[in-house]
Amino acid sequence: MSDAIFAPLQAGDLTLRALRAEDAAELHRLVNDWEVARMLARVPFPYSRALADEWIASTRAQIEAGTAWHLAIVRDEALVGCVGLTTARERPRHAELGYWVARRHWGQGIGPRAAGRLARWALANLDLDEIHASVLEENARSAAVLARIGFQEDGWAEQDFTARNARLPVRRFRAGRAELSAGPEPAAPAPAPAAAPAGASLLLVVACGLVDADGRVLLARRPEGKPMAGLWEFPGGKVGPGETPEAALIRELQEELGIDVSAACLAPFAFASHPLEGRHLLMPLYLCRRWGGTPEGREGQALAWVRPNRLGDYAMPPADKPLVALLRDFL
Ligand SMILES: Nc1nc2c([nH]c(=O)n2[C@H]2C[C@H](O)[C@@H](COP(=O)(O)OP(=O)(O)OP(=O)(O)O)O2)c(=O)[nH]1
Repeated sequence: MSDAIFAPLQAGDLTLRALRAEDAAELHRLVNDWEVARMLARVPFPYSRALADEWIASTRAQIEAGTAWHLAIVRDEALVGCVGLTTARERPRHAELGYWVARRHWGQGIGPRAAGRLARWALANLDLDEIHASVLEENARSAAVLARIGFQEDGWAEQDFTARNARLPVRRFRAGRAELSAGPEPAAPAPAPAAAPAGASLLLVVACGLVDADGRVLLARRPEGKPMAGLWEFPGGKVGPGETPEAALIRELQEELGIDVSAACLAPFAFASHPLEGRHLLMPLYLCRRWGGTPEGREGQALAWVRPNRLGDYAMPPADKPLVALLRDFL
């Protein structure tokens, strides 16, 4: 079996990839360990070899169905644990994160690196706003991992633990974009999203609604590693010192999408004005119907051509909401 169903993710010296049938023997050996199984809600103990085969097949089916991503954590070609994310069927745009690391690899920072990478990848690439996780009350090690990634504790619950045949208290954690998209090392508390203080400096960003011959508008997905990763936006970027808005937009459209636009084809349309991370965003939006070349995500960002009446289906930064309404009416 190949990894065609999932492009592996790197997290330092760790690789996160789809589980393969040939991982079953090693997976069985590592998870059939009371010290590992007793902390995991859904893992039975003893864990049968046949279950490893079934579990791996089911994880591959889930990835293909887009419902869950349970991945092998691999270092130097060896399986060292698993990390997984399951979308919540009853709560749209929410998912649940879990992981385990084989006992002999404990204390090496594998949990935070693997779980942090999968969580950040998921927010940037899946249609999610929040990730949740549960940790058995006595599992302080796992709670520390979540805190290190940026998760915040938000209450208690009870969960059935198969290996213990008992219902036990768990600590609940959550994280959204503000907590997770900053980068691999969290720590810095998320800035308050409240209104910018009086006199907050202006952030001038210029953006463009590219409109094709069918009246569809191009949206680009903010990539992993940037603030608000995973949200869809109008292509554009910050106006540099000494740049005019039009020159900045022409530069950004070339850098991000590889297209050539002339100033004469940029029609001023509307603007957004919104507090943003302690500053105040002022964002002129231009419309453009003529350009040279074919837009492609030069920085690895996903692109979508969207009919105006479907723009509401795409999660966008809060500043963009009024622009979406204006565009829908205009186009
Ligand atoms: N391009 C764009 N940016 C938006 C939109 N809505 C919105 O709030 N923003 C915000 C997100 C960012 O904080 C800021 C744009 O900054 P950016 O970091 O993406 O710009 P850039 O391309 O110059 O990136 P960089 O070189 O600084 O990484 O404006 C939008 O529709 N399009």
